[in-house]
Order: sequence, then C-alpha cells, then structure tokens
Amino acid sequence: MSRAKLDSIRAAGPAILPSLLQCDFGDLRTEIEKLTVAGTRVLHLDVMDGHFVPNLTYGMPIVEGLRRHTDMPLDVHLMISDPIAYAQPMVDAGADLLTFHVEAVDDCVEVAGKIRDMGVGVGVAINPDTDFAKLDCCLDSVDMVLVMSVNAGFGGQQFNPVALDRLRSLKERKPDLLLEIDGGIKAETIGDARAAGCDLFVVGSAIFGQHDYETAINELTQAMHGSPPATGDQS
Ligand SMILES: O=C(CO)[C@H](O)[C@H](O)COP(=O)(O)O
Repeated sequence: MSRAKLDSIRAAGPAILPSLLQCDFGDLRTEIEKLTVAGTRVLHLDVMDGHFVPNLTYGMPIVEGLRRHTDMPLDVHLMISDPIAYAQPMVDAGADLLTFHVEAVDDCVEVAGKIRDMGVGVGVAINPDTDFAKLDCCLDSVDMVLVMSVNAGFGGQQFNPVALDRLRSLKERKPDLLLEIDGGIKAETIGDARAAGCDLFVVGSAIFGQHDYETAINELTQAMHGSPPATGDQS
C-alpha cells in the first residue's frame, strides 16, 4: 500500500494538501467529504506532542478514523520529540508518508532507515531557523524534504521566504527528491514556492478560513501555476 501511494503522489504532479489542524474536528467526516469534492488528492495530518512544539493535537485514533473514511494518501507530519516511538503505530493506523523533524533526532539517517523499513514513504522536515546543513547527511535516505516556511506548531503564521532559497537549493542538488512546503501558503506565496521547485503545498488557513473549499483550492491551484489571485483576499 504505502510506498505505492508515494509513487502515485509523485506521478500525479504538484498538489495542494489541506492541513488538518484548523478543520472542524467535531465533524471530520463532513470535512473529508468537502475536501474530496474540492479535488483534494492527499491529506496532511499535523501530529503535535506539546513537547517538541508548544501545541498538542491528535494521534493514532484520528489517523485510523480518517483511514476508514478515505483512500487518499495520508501524509503525517510528526512534530514530536520521539518519532521512532510512534512511527510503527502511525503506520498501523494507516499513514502512508511519515515525516520527522531533523531537530528532534540525533541520527536522521538511522531514523529514516527505520521508517522506510516499515514500508512507508519517509520525509524529513526542517524549521526556518535550523542550520540548513543539518539536512545534508540524510538527503540520500529520504523520499521527501518538508521545508517549513514557519516554525512548526501553529497555523496562521507569516510565510518566511528563507524557505524559497532552501527549495531552490534542494531542487538543484537532488532533483528527484519530493519537496513540500508548509506554513503561510496562500495565493500570494504559492506561485513563488512552485517556481522554486516545490511539489507539495500544505495549506491550512487559506482553505479552512474560507467558506467554500473548492473555490479556495481552485484559486490556489491557479496561483500555483502563475495566475494572479482573483480577489486578492486569501488571508
Ligand atoms: O504544520 C503546521 C504548523 O506547524 C500547519 O500545517 C501549518 O500551520 C498550516 O497552516 P497555515 O497554512 O495557516 O500556515
């Protein structure tokens, strides 16, 4: 299942991934239905432990519940201090792609190898203030790099353009690596991220802050391909 889903993500080209951080957790089934109708192909799940980041979200029961309601690939962003402790339970719950933070581990090659051995795709994430060179040793061990354009932890933060230089550098050095960006992605920023080589765009506020998800995703898709936003109000 899971590595095949990774291949399908890669083959389908650039995608907008709604981030399940600011959705209506009281009606998740409806949220997933609305996102599916709006053309979502991959879901991004924000797992936070209240320790690695000062925010607490959800764990395996939500991943497992979502898995029962959708065949979409589940891209799980582990903002947690001990990713290996929860990696296998997340895979068992239905995750297809697991991303850990380079700041959270001592040996990212070892962690990436262990996750890959679980049969899923593996990504490594880096916060804007972290030394970019920290990624160097593990670029051959991962399927994806998640370049954070805000500090992990909360939605609705301002886009940090350091992410664009990082995307360009990664694209040049490792053209086959999947590149994902997360934080402050909206109509005004998504085009630059695409031009910098990004494949996967995690979006929270610019979808869940809007009444109509389909319109929001269509506008983001147009902006990703270089068309100016229709209304200018995506904030
Ligand atoms: O991982 C995250 C924060 O750590 C979220 O995915 C991110 O906040 C998306 O929200 P927004 O688009 O509002 O910035």
